[in-house]
Parts: sequence; structure tokens; C-alpha cells
Amino acid sequence: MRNSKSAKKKRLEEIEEIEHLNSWIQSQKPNSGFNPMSLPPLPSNSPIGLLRDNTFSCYSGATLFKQLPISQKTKDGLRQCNYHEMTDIQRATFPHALCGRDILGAAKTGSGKTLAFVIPVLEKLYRERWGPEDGVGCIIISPTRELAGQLFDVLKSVGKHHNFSAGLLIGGRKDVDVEKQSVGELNILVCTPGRLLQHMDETPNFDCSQLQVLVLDEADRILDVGFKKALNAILSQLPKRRQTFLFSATQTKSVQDLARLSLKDPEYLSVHEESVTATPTRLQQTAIIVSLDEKLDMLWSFIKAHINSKILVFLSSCKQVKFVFDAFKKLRPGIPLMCLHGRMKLERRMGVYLKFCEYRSILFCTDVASRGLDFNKAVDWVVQVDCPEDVASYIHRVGRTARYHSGGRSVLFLMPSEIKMLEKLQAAKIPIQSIKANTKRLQPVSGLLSALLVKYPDMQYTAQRAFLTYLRSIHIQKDKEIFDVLKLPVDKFSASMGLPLTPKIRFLNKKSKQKSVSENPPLEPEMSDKENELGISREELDDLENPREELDIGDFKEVDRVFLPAGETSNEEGKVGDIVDIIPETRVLKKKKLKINIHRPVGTRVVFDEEGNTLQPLARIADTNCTCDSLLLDQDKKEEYYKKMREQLRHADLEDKRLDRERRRQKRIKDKMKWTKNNFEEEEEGESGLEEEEAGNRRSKRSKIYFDSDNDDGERKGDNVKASISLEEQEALALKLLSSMHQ
Ligand SMILES: Nc1ncnc2c1ncn2[C@@H]1O[C@H](COP(=O)(O)OP(=O)(O)OP(=O)(O)O)[C@@H](O)[C@H]1O
Repeated sequence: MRNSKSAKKKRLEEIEEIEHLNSWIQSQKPNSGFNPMSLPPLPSNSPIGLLRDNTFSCYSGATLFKQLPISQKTKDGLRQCNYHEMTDIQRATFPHALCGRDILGAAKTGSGKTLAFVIPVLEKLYRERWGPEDGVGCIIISPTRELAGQLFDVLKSVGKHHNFSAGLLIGGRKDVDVEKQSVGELNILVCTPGRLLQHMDETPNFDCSQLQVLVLDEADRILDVGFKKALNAILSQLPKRRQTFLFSATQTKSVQDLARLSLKDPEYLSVHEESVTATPTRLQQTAIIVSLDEKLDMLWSFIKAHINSKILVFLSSCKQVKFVFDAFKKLRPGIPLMCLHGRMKLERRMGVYLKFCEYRSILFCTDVASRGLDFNKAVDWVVQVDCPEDVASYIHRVGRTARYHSGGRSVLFLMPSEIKMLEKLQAAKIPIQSIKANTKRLQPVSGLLSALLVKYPDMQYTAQRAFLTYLRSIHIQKDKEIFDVLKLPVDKFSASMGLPLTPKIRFLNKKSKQKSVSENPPLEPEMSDKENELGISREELDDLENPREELDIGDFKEVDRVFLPAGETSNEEGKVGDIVDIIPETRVLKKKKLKINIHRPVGTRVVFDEEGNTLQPLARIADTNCTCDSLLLDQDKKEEYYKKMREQLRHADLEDKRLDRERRRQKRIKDKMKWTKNNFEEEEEGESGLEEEEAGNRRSKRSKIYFDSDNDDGERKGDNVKASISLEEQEALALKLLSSMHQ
């Protein structure tokens, strides 16, 4: 009794709270329209009251979560997670987000963007009194599975006092059927694009028509071409009347992107726009100029010198990650090593991610780990062995360290040919200093790698693949000012990986040839099959053609499956391709290439009339006395009709066979004539010097072939002829036949 009374009291309090919050929201001024450029930047110490339309002016001095007009349940969750003071992006976002506006949020890496959207999501559904029967109220989309998992954890811990149901929908999970049974009842979905789309396509009761909030974390990445198809398909199934949040450290301002999302007067909140640096201030950044063949030595020396640090090492492809990880692991540097890339199974990926959060170790990874991940205990160093494809990619990679209030350091290995990247980074307000590598202190590792490759011959293959995919990754980069494959010392590079011989790089040879004939370009450009250019497998090509697809490779595959006929089951680890897909529109799958459009069944006989026009099947029996219409009425006549038809078809078939036999026979005779004529002439010209016996043998052999092959209708006529006439007579006969043909 007492329990039910207190529950009732709690409910009444809740209703009162919701009404109070709603009336406050109603009292706020309407949005004044979207013009990102006109928005005064928010200084990091600005009170909220500086926002353009005085929204939240009553909370202008608020710096703590507890001062905000949000539910007690959210406040309790925040307190228990030890979140008390708001960060800049959180302070800037809440006024608008709580008022129901669309947000484009941009802030440096590690500045708390996650809470900036998680809290408004919880509050929105709370104020709407969202319950299990209301279905999906919010969708949060992340480009990678690891990041989705991380967002889900934050949502669970901050929202643990709320009664919403939430689910994590990510690719690579095998329990998709179990998911299908409950996904329709979930209120908040945290997902990767591929798996969300899969549910939209396959799950019968999955309904998003009541969606209140859509969040795109790492928005610029999700709006990127790699996710274009998937996102468009998702958006087409969502209601346009909704609140949309886009967050990223490198936010998009593309009007096209915003149009795709049907944003309504969004607020562009870029809290660090006026900041002196685009990266966290506590991040120390260095670039080391090092040649390609010295990169592994440099990395090995770096690791040996920092065995007490937690280090994240970025390489450009899965194959490289695999090779460097395998090789260095065997060389035992004295610190645990791990690897993370898009071709690993989900369980392993998640396992590695969690382990790296826990332990001091080195993680070799591709860009799959470049965005959003907040490794629990601070990462000390971010090492970029391979140059990032652009400035945004650099910002996200280094952003894995120096998060929130902690410091961090990063090193970028730059080859002399990539020096332009340094200028680009500095132009983008990234304080990076370059130093020259001190080669005297390098610990060479190539000798050790050569020995390893001899000891483990399987590793040679891995090394070759890594070598080729690296070159290919440079070749396909868009920014040719920085990435020029022809400037690379490929032989030295191959040797530095321990390879005894430089693998054949067909596309490089082609390229240099093209360069040498560039003054006399060929009239028609050569069609290049990319796969053949390199001599690497399609899988590797996929890996490279969609390097950023790695971000959620399994999901891409799933999307492939939706759009294109891919062979694998949807929930298996996909091959590009995160990245799949999601697959660039220009890419043609091998399977697709092989598809043949057959317009009529194989073996269908085409019948021509006397004028040479094709006749429809059965047209030849159209003159029959029975018409189908009348036959349909009468069963007996029908039988008779079919009998007649069968008979006619049989006759037609026999006739066709006979004609075909005749035609083939004529052809054979013609061929034989030709053959005999040629040989006769040849013998006359060429055999004059031969021994009579030898020539005779050859003649007799050929004669035999000639007559034996005349084997129409299965009769061995040749034997008869051979038996009845001599060799000379046979030749004379052949001549006679020839001369009659010429006449
Ligand atoms: N108000 C806060 N008080 C204390 N810690 C916070 C607060 N907001 C965020 N953090 C912590 O800061 C770290 C970074 O937060 P978050 O991952 O949201 O950053 P982000 O801006 O999304 O980074 P990225 O751009 O890399 O995705 C996390 O460890 C988070 O727990």
C-alpha cells in the first residue's frame, strides 16, 4: 500500500516536472533562421546568454549540469557518472537542442560532443512521455561498430534512471534474427548504417514513423560518399518532421548535405572556430621526415624507446597492419601488441578495443580507429606511420589522444615527397613542428624481417600483399600534390620489409611507360583493368579502393547485400568494404561483371519464314485447323490439338536435323577440298628433296585422314573407298574434284 502510494507520488512529480519543462520550452523564442556565417562565435568562457536570440538567458550563468532545466533522472545519471561541469560544446548545444532545434555541432576532438546530444535525446523522449508502446523515438548513427558500442555505453550510464529501452544494432552480429524480434519495441537505437538499413528492409514490424530525433555522430563521415547510398535509403524511410543533430570535429557545411537531411533552420554551433588551433591545446605534435624504406626502422626504434607507453599506430591498409603486427609480434619488442582493422570479426574487434582501453600496449590499426573512440585510459602517443589522406583525417587520428583535460603527443612520419602535407596542416591551424630523423639512432629492423621471412615463408606472402597495397593506396589518393607513387623508392621499400625480391608492380611499369610516351600519346587511351594493373586480388583492391570503407566493413557488405547481389550472408564479416560498403557508385563487383543477360532460353530454335523474318514459337503450326480458343472449350479437341502439335514438332525437328546434317556435310567436303588442294601444292613444292619413301608415307597418312574423316551419318565410307581405289587414284580423284569446284 505504502509502495503504491509512493509510486503514485513519484508519477505525479514526474508529470509536474514534465509540464514545467514543457512550459519553459514553449516560452523560448522561435528560431531566427540558419546562417552559419552570421552566428557570432562562442568564446570558450562565454555565458550561455550570448547566444543569438537570448535563448536560455535565464540560464546564462549556468556552467553545471544541475543548473539546467533537465529532468532529475538525467541529472542523477550525470552525477553518478561524475559529470558535473559542462564543456563548451555542451553549454552551447543544450539551449537550442532542448528547444527542439536542429543542430550542426562542431568542436575539437575529445571535447564532450557525445553528451551534447545524448542529454537532449533523453530529455526529448522524457518530455514526450515516450514509452515502450511508442516504438522507435530516436536513432543515433555512428560510422563504426566500436564507436556505436561506446555511444551505447554512454547512453546506458547517463540514462540509467529513465525507463526507455535502447538497443545496439551493429554489423557483424550473428543474432540478427533475435534482434528482429525486439527491434520494433526499442525506443532508442544506436546503430551503424548497414545494420539499421538491414532492419528497415527485412524486419516486418520495424516502424520508424514516429521518430523524434535523428543523430549523426561523425556527421561528415556519414554524409561522405562511402555511406551515401545507405544514408539516402535510411532517410527515405524516416519522417521529415523530426529533430536532427549532426556532430563532428570536422563538421560539414555543405549545403547539399544539409539539404539531404531536410534540416529546418539548423543552428551551426562551432565553439572552437576562433580558437588558435584546430586540435586540442594539450596535444604536442611533431612530424618526422623519413624515407619510405626507413619507416619500419623508425617505428621499431620508436616502440623500443617507449615500451612504457600506450601507443596507437596508424597504417593505411589492413594488409599493412597485419604484416607489421605479425612481424613485430614475432620480434618481441617487450610490450604487448594488438591490431585492429575492418577485416576482423566483430567479437575480435570488440575484444581488442576493450583490451586496449584497459592495458598499456601498442595498437596497430587502420582508420577504423580514427574517429570518435575514447580509449579509457589516456593514449600517450598517436603515431601515423602512413600519411593521412587529408587534414580532417589527421585531426581525427591525433584526436585519440589529449582528450578532455588530459595531454598527449603525436608523431607523423612524412616522406620527403609528402612534405606538402605539412604546409596544409599548418594552414589549417595545426601547430606541428617538423624534425629530421636522426638515422644514427635508428635500430634497423629489415635484417630481422628478412630472417623472419625465411623462417616463416607464409609471411612472405603477407609482406608482398602489404607492399603492394601500400603502393596502391598511394596510387589511388586524390591529392596528387602530396601522393606520388612514382617518387617512391620501391626496391628499397621492398627490401626494408625483408622481401628478397621486389614484387612485380604492373601498374607502376605501365605508369612509367606512359610517362615516357607522354609526348606522343596513343590515339586511343588504353583501357586499364585496375585489378590487372597491380596483379593483386579483388579483395585487396576493394580494401584499397574503399580504404575508408574499413570504418564499417561489415555494414557495407550488408548494404551491398541490399543493393547488389553479394554472396555472403548479411551478418557475416564483410569484405569491402566499411566499406564495403556504400560501395562507390563507380565500382563494379566481379560477380556483377560476370552476369550475362540472356534474353531467350539456351537452345531455343529460331524459325524464319520465307522472307527471312523470325517466327514466333509455334507460329509454324498456326495454320492448324484448331484454334486455341475453341480448344479450351473442348477437352477432346484439346487432346487432339496437342497430339497434332507434338507430331508437327517432331517432323519439324527431324527435318531440321536432316538439314543440319546436310549443311555440315557440305561444309566438310568444302574443307577437305581446300585441305587437299593446299597439301597437294605443298607436296609438289616442298617434298621434292625428300626421300621418295618418306614422301609416300606422308601422302598415305594424309590420304587416310582425308578419307577417314568423311564419316557422315556414322558410316565409315573412307574404308570402303580406300579399299576400292589406290593412293594414286585417290589423289587423281581429289584433283578432279578440285578442278570441278573451280569451274
Ligand atoms: N562534462 C564533462 N565532464 C567530464 N568529462 C566529460 C564531460 N563531457 C565529456 N567528458 C569526457 O570527455 C571525453 C571525451 O568526450 P567525447 O568522447 O564525448 O568527445 P568528442 O568530442 O565526442 O570526441 P571525438 O571528436 O573524438 O568524437 C570522454 O572521456 C568523456 O567522458
